[in-house]
Amino acid sequence: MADVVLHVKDVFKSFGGLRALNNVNLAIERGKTHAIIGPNGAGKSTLLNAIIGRLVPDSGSVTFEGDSITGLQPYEINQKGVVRVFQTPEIFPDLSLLQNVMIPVLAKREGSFRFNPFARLFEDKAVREEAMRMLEDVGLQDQSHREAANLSRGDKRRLEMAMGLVQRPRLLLLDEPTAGMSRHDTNRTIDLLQEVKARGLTKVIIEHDMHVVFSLADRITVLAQGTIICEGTPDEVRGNPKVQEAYLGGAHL
Ligand SMILES: Nc1ncnc2c1ncn2[C@@H]1O[C@H](COP(=O)(O)OP(=O)(O)OP(=O)(O)O)[C@@H](O)[C@H]1O
Repeated sequence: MADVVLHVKDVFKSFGGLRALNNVNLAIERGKTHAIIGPNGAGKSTLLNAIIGRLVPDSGSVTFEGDSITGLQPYEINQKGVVRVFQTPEIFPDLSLLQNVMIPVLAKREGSFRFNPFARLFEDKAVREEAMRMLEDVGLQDQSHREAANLSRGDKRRLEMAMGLVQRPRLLLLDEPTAGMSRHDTNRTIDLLQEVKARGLTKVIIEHDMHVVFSLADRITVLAQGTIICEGTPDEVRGNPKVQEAYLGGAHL
């Protein structure tokens, strides 16, 4: 049987009269990159928010590594190793790249903030080294002392990725990683995500750019109006007429 890391089971969520998730079932397999796609308003963000605890389903359950996480607070789910990156710019623009990556390293070390956090914050040698190694991993080591505000969009994504990866996620949720990017930056981000994929990390990706989806996904789930209309390999999804109809009004994926 497949090794399932995250299970979404029979999830419903309505906003007033609008059913945003309608009996959604999802199984994310270990080590796989699983894309969730669908037209605007399909329910993708609602589903992601149900996974990370930003909203609670009306009914149904979410299970991570065999434990129910339904109804837990976002920070509790994050502590279990479910990490989301990219939804909003989550970097600290006035800090250097190195300091940005040091913050999640410190945050995951319980007790680090106990004494006068700001004096100690960026002086801890071990924390600096861990953050620096992560910057090397994403190719930003030469810019570690730059202010984060001055980065290109593509490099900001690399920095956010470093801040996510340094938390040692067991499940990484990528929320529109290439939104608003140039083709050049999109391609650099695909390269970065492919490098991460090679490490075997389990990932869920929400993305509108089909080039990105088909470059990275092992499996794809298609949502339309809150309902899953198809789930399969990229080839199965690409060839499914229901998907072409619902997702792009008959255009070819
Ligand atoms: N907090 C909310 N209150 C009311 N309606 C909401 C709320 N959040 C989402 N919706 C509605 O639920 C439906 C699903 O929205 P959702 O944002 O999950 O879709 P999406 O697939 O992520 O869309 P997009 O690709 O445009 O981001 C939409 O009709 C949206 O207007």
